This record gives sequence, C-alpha cells and structure tokens, in this order.
Amino acid sequence: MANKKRNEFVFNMNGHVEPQRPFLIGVAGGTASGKSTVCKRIKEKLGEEHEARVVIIGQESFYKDLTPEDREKADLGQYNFDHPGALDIHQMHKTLTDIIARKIVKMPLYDFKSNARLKDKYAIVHASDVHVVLFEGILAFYDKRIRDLFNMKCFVDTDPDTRLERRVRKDTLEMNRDLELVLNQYITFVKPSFEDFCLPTKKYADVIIPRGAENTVAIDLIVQHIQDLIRGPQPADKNRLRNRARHHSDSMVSRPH
Ligand SMILES: Nc1ncnc2c1ncn2[C@@H]1O[C@H](COP(=O)(O)OP(=O)(O)O)[C@@H](O)[C@H]1O
Ligand SMILES: Nc1ccn([C@@H]2O[C@H](COP(=O)(O)O)[C@@H](O)[C@H]2O)c(=O)n1
Repeated sequence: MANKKRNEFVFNMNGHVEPQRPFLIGVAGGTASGKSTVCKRIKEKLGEEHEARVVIIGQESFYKDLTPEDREKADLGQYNFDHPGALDIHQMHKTLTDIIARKIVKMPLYDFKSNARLKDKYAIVHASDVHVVLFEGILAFYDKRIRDLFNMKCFVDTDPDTRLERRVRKDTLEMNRDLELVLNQYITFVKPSFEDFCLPTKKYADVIIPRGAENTVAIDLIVQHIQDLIRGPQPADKNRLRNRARHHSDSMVSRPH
C-alpha cells in the first residue's frame, strides 16, 4: 500500500501521540458500489479495536440547490446528479480544508427524497476531536485540489450489474421512485457519467477494494494501515530505532581509517 503522505504527529500532555491534523481518507467508486458500507465498517473497526474517533462525510452534502426548472427535471429523473457540475466543489474543498485546520464545521444534511438539503439541519463536526475523516462519493477524486488533500485514497470496485441491481432496489423500495424513471436516469445519466467522470479517477487510488464491504481482508489491511499511521512510533519501534542509531554510531567510531 502506498504511503505518499504520512501524517504528522505531536505528543500531548500525557505523552500520548496525537495527530496534528485528522487523517483524511477519500473513498470513491460507482453508485451502490458499497462506499458507505465500507466506510461504516472501517469506522466500526477503528472505533472498537483502536478507540479512534472517526467521522464519515458523504459527497451528497455538497449538491447545489436546484432551480425550480431543475427541480421539476429531478422529479422526473431527468436531472444529471452524476455530473461534476451538480456539486459545489468549492464548498467541498473549503469544508475539507477547514477540517484539516481542525475547525468546527457545519455539514449540510441531504435528503434524496426531496432532492434538496434539509432546511436548517446540519451535522456539526468538531474536527479537533477527530482522528480520522472518511469522505465518500462517486466524484471524491474528480477535483485535483480535493484529491491532494487525502492522506489515503480508496476506490471501491464492484461489478456494474451488482451495482445496478442495488441501485434499482434502493431507488424504488427505499426512495419510492418509479422504476421506469429510475432505469431511464441510469441509462441517460448515471452510467455515462460513471464512465466519463468516476471510472477515470480510479487510477488515483492507493488501494482498490474489489467487491466492497464483503472484502474483509482489504478492509482489515486498510484499518491496520490507518492504525499504524495515526498511532505514530510505539515504544517498541522507538527502542528499535534508538538501538539501530546507537549501533550505527558505534560502528562509525570503530571504523578504521
Ligand atoms: N457487500 C454487500 N453485499 C450486499 N449488499 C450490499 C453490500 N454492500 C452494500 N450493500 C447494499 O447495497 C446498497 C448500496 O450500498 P452503499 O454502501 O450505500 O453504496 P454506495 O455508498 O457506494 O452508494 C445498500 O443497500 C447496501 O446495504
Ligand atoms: N437527489 C439525488 C442525488 C443523487 N442521486 C444519485 O446518487 C448517486 C450517488 O450516491 P451513491 O450513494 O449511489 O454513490 C448518483 O449516482 C446520483 O444519480 C439521486 O439519484 N438523486
């Protein structure tokens, strides 16, 4: 696994290692690939096994408000929610940089049924209390400035037929959408936009997770890797490093000229 951007660490008053900034993980992949489920599993495991404080942010918080005409189109499955233009990329970037700066951030909550943000309802993220932030969305890696903020990038790679089946179930059963409109939206916007804007970003991933949440081996490896990065050097590692440094300096002294 690539470790391009190692987090920086400081020691707190108790001598424990605290990350200077939350460890930011981007999770991309097609619709219904299992991004949210993978994030939930990572959060559960980091929380239960490593007591890490983890927050999940969904890209849907950053959908732009719709004009009345676009609202009508959306109700008929004729609005392209899979195009980068549907998202407020600037606000997405600002939110993530505020989180990195450990600010208190107000996160809009999105309602897929009304195709709009919930009025006056937010999730408040106290970024200074958070160890790990998982940001998930079909276009999480689309914008370079946002991509560059992630310490780690994962792409959930699930078979397209499986994704379509899940998507249809979700839209019809959970969101009460009309089957004909759902299929039409999929063929007109979801599939072509996946091919144009999401799939090309797979190359930026550090880790590809085939089959999503059922891939427990991949999830365990990711959790272990995050844990290694956010915990900083442990006493055993430090002793080993100290001994190696001592051995190195001894051999420097005794080396014949
Ligand atoms: N490994 C899996 N096996 C079966 N169903 C799954 C699996 N992963 C996700 N799902 C289901 O598929 C749907 C989409 O999953 P979700 O994690 O919300 O995907 P995404 O966030 O990529 O849209 C949900 O109903 C979820 O419960
Ligand atoms: N009002 C909306 C907003 C978004 N969508 C669809 O959601 C998909 C992205 O969410 P996933 O959890 O599936 O990654 C995207 O494909 C949009 O088409 C929507 O249908 N309605």
